[in-house]
Amino acid sequence: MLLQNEVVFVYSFILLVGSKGLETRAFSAVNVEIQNYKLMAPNPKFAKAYKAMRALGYPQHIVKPVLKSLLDVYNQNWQHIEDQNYTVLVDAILESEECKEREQQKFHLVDEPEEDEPPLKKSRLRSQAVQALSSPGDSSPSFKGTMDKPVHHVEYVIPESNGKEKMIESVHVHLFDNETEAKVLSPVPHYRREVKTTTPNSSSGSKPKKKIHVSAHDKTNESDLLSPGTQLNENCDTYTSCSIVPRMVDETGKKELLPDDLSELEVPLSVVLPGDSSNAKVHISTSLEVIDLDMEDTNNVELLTQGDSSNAKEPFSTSLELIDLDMEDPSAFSLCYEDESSSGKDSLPQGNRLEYECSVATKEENKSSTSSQIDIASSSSGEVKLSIIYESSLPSNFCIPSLDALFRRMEEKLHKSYRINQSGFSVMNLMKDICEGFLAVGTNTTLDDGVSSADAHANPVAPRILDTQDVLNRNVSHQVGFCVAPNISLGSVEFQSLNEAPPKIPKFQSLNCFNLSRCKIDLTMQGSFSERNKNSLALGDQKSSTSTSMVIVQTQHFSNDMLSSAYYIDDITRGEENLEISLINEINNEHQPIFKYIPRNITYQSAYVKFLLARISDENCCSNCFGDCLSSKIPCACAGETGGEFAYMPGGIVKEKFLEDCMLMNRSPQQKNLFYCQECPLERSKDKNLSGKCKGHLVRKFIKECWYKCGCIKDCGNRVVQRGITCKLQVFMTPEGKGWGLRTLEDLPKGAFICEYVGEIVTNMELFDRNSQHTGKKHTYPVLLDADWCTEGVLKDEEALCLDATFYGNVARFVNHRCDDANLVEIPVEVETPDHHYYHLAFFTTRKVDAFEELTWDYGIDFSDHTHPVKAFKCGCGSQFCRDKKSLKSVRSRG
Ligand SMILES: C[S@@+](CC[C@H](N)C(=O)[O-])C[C@H]1O[C@@H](n2cnc3c(N)ncnc32)[C@H](O)[C@@H]1O
Repeated sequence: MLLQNEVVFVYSFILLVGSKGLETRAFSAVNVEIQNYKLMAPNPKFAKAYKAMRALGYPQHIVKPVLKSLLDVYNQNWQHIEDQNYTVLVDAILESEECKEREQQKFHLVDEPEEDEPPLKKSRLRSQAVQALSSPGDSSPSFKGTMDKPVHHVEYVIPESNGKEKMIESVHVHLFDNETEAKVLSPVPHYRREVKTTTPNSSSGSKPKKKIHVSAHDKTNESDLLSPGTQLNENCDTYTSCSIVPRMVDETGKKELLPDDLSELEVPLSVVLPGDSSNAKVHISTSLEVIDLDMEDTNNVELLTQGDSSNAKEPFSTSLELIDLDMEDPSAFSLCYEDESSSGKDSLPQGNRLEYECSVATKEENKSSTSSQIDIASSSSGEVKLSIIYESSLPSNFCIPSLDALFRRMEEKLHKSYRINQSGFSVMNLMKDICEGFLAVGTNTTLDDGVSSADAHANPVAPRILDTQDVLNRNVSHQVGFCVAPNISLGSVEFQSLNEAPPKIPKFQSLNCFNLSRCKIDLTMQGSFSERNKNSLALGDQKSSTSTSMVIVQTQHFSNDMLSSAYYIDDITRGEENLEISLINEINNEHQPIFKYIPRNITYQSAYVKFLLARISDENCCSNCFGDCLSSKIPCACAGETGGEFAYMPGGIVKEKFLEDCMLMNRSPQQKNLFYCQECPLERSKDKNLSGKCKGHLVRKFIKECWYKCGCIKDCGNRVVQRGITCKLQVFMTPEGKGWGLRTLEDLPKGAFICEYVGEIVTNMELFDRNSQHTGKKHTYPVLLDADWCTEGVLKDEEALCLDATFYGNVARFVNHRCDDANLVEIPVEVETPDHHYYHLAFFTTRKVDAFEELTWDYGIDFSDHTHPVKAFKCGCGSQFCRDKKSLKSVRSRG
């Protein structure tokens, strides 16, 4: 099992006070915002291309040069490069990698990958080898090393009058080591840096700016200029601290540069403020901090330095730039400080640059021996964030609790253990008090200037946790309270305030799976504060808006090894579906199977599928309807197919009775309602001349949905399948050896629509030919559209259809089989044509399904039928009703 038996809880609480001055002081008295620096906005096409290539295992530094050459070749025309999902780029990378590999093989330095490795893996191996080779003595801090003693290689070079450079020192500096040892090793001051993030002000509406602060701590002076606490947000919680080693380079960006006489400069090195430079030294130990270092998006990055305000007369006007930010390796990057304006003895030589080489440690590496930690941070947007990180063993049966259960438990505990029995006491209020207290202490004020602490709670946010089911149905009108969002993205459950927001599908957190290394609970509180007294921390008057949001993120705990081996793709649909469907493999090296994602069925060649309005009679549509058919008292003609009653309830849930009937018809063999063709197209496809005896086909119940010829609205409740996937799904590698599988990332009620089985519409004959041509090749399990073969006598070949998702398909191609008690059932759905040769095959849940459960359906395989066009696999469904006797035997003999 990949889960490590450990969990870290982060409780964080943000109080937005909406008062800039207050917040600045709350952060740290010595902090001075020195400047905002925005990086040039990179071309988003690059980012997109890097992302696509990263999904294939190619890091940016490999892609970048290839992409640049391609752009040169194509005259900066992206279209050729973007075409067919960057095929040209992939080819070019492969070629370039092969070239490099050939070069390296000359020196016998690379282990040859196995010949039968898949190309992607092969090239990944290659690229790893290339990386390893290209930086044998790399001085950049290693991500893998422990944080106790990361070793940095620092060189000091002096430029000489002849233009050459002279190396004056080459040392290894042990960072984070004890001071004495570091001093012995190098006279160079060393710095500890904390990477911090704050949650951007979400109330502003505009895209929040990403900020980068760097906190430096001069250990030699023992002066701690760090702001109180560290708070990490989900974008960046891998990075908690890093080290920087200063070095100077000349304007060409070449090697380090130090003036001959080191003593002329302050040690640590100094930088100079503009204007009156005589008295304007600020040590490099100036506090810098990194906020919201979003490696995915260097757009809108702001660098802020925070200096000793006693020395700083005014903010730096010199530029700071983030250089060498290697997206693939956030463990090492550089910050460059360029002094443009200064002159004078103590300044950097004109035009020179001071570079900070930074390394970032992961939380993992930097774990202290203590089991919990409290961090407090505030931001320029007026938030106070309180984080309590608690590390403990994770029981194997741990699953994410609901927020109200957590609150109940906490309140019980506080009542029992601390005898807090005050009415009105709640965990929420406690958290709020802590944040207010933090601000109060930080601003040297008390709560007593006209506003009592009781007043502070006069307008409390009263959480009302809605039933998950309510939200699932998405039909409840939300007034006030929390919404327990059913949409879980990569392990997160989001609780959102719906105080003011209209009920809508809440925004998912876009967490990168690889950052999900801890269990985190964020309590975010926002409030407008009374302007009566800037120092007052009470919640504002009645008019002020308050909103509360909570986020629970359950994350799997990956070790570094696992992180590097996990394979993850954001969206296998490439934007074809309403929402992204990710794919993750934490089990083996298998990459995403090659197929083309299509959201709707498509005819391969001979299948007769014609949608003709003329074929839709009045009984087959509801042209006189308007509005939502489900809300009409008398069911319309479209309910005729289902006995004059709609199969759906509002919210797209299939009615219990209808669902149970469908399940029963599919399930137990005794109750199976089979019909037999006069001349079975399936048997005929096996042998065109000798038509074998029909083995029977299931009689199924159809759902008929309203469609274009109907008069109802697009949002009519009798249009479900045609609207596509609406629940959060993920393709994952199953640990039981069934290959890829599909799971839900959110709790689902019984009868919910999941997806339809989409593939190429092929005739039985075409399918048979395909299978015989591609023997031994891995095929997805095709489905027969045979639900109505009984009604029309002898079917022509082009009318006897199946869906094959092997080459073109949707997410349903990943749904594995489970004998009898699967949690999905397939129901034929008529949308475009009353002609049942062709219909949609839609999957609905047979019961309530929990988040992260694998979704399965019963393929209806007869494991003893060896003549079936698709060879049955050895079933590993694990069901107690498993019909595969061979598989059962092997399980028993193993047992
Ligand atoms: C429709 S695909 C499902 C996705 C597939 N697991 C994959 O990796 O692409 C059907 C194939 O999955 C595998 N499979 C599905 N259910 C299985 C089960 N219960 N036991 C073993 N293999 C299964 C079989 O190889 C089958 O041919």
